Amino acid sequence: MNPLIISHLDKSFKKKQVLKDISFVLEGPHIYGLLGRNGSGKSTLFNLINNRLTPDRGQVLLDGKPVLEDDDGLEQLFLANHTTLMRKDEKGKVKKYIRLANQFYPDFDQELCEHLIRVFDLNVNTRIDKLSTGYQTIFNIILALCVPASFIFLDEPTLGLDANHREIFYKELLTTFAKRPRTFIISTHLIDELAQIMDQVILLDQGQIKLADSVENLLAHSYALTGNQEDIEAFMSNYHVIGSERIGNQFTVYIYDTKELTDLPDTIQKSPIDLQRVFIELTTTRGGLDYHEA
Ligand SMILES: Nc1ncnc2c1ncn2[C@@H]1O[C@H](COP(=O)(O)OP(=O)(O)OP(=O)(O)O)[C@@H](O)[C@H]1O
Repeated sequence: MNPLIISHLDKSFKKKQVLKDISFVLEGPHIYGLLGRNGSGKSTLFNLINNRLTPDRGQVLLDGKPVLEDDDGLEQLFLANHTTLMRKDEKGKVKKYIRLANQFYPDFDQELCEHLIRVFDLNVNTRIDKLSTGYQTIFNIILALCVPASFIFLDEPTLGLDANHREIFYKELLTTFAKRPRTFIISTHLIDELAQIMDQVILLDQGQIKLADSVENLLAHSYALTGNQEDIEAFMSNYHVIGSERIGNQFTVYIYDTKELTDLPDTIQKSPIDLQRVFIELTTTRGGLDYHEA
């Protein structure tokens, strides 16, 4: 599978710059999590990559060619989101749109589609504009898992889904990923849940890529140091601190650094942190110690 190269994308709406010089590479097969706070530009980025919006600068390349100028390239990309699939003037039944997807994509996975309709208990005789929010999401998910694209973008695929349906989604995603490896790029705010599924993470912060790494690397290089404030402050200046916290007289700093931690004094305890904590610390501006380069 050739990588999809996102190169120097800029996007402004009127005078407001929403995405600034976005570059990264999507390799396959992987499950990427695109994480970012509200308004950080995730949906805009998905829309630019999938030709639903035009960038002010930059391009998206597959096999060395800009995908927007290449129909074969564009067919390798699929975006499921909440605004584009559900147009207000669409009034047919769910089964009509599934039939259309089947006609449009000769390699549409009809067997998987029928299985997903069953496990999600989607009534295909419901008019598409009458689906509940959760079932609109389910319909989007079903199409996304069944199309034969190589890069599948899911913009908040858990929106409106109850806990049972989210569990079904994660399970079915992993099953189809194992059977037919391809690349999924999933934006979500449910970091703890997606942490069990994704193997790569891209962090978007205020319109810029703050980090792109494997989940394994990110967690291996992130940890908390807890103890006496003076000892910690004397020790941590060599490391990349992403946040700090005081509870009573316990002082904690959060570190994200590829350098090995050496000569840790006995008065300081090191403990692992989870992806959600890394995300919060990397995307919070509280001033003070919060973010300094070693
Ligand atoms: N069509 C548009 N016209 C003007 N501004 C827009 C448009 N689309 C997005 N924006 C602005 O761009 C910024 C990024 O929005 P975007 O929806 O991409 O963020 P997001 O990370 O997906 O947010 P959320 O997590 O809240 O869904 C926001 O400030 C939003 O108001």
